[in-house]
Amino acid sequence: MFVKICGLSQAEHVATAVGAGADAIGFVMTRSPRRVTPERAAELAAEVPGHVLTVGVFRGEDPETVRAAALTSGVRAVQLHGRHPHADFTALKDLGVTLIRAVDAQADLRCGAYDEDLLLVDAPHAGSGEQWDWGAVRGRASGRWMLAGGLAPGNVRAAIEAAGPWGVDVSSGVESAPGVKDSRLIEEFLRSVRG
Ligand SMILES: O=C(O)c1ccccc1N[C@@H]1O[C@H](COP(=O)(O)O)[C@@H](O)[C@H]1O
Repeated sequence: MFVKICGLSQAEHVATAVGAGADAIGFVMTRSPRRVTPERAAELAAEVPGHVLTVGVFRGEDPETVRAAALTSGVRAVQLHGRHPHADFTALKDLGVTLIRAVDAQADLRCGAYDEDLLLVDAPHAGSGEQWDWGAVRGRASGRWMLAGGLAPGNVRAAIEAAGPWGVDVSSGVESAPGVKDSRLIEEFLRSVRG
């Protein structure tokens, strides 16, 4: 099971997530309590070993803004929230990074439908920690898709059983307060997923 830990802003938490076995680490570069600048994301990404995917998270920005932030930060993937048209993914193909289309359960849930490499199925309000009916997408989402939205150490096993995703993604559920990551919860989340 692929695991992404998102919304990191401190080197200590990056090291914890990598040490605990995360497959991907997200840096939010859009309006959020977890926002980091592309320059700060570059500093943090420099600490991440090559086998862990670094992801820049965006919501509603145009492709050129995403491109500039991705190049400055050096992330190896971009995650686009906010009903982007197919053309935005096409416009970013030449960046050579992993493209992640982030949607809610009402969208087209076939990974690759917009030429993206990974699909993320999230709550309607991304990054809110809001839980939703994870089981509603079982059998509808297909390909390499991650489940997100209100996941936490105590519910992630049940969410995986309900939805059957390829991977999981968490932000609020490994925080002690909005935007404040907690190393103990990051480790507990990875233990819960991996057993
Ligand atoms: O984390 C944010 O603040 C954020 C802001 C804008 C777009 C996406 C954001 N986060 C993404 O939301 C999901 C799940 O979050 P949560 O675990 O429910 O808090 C995750 O993919 C984050 O990358």
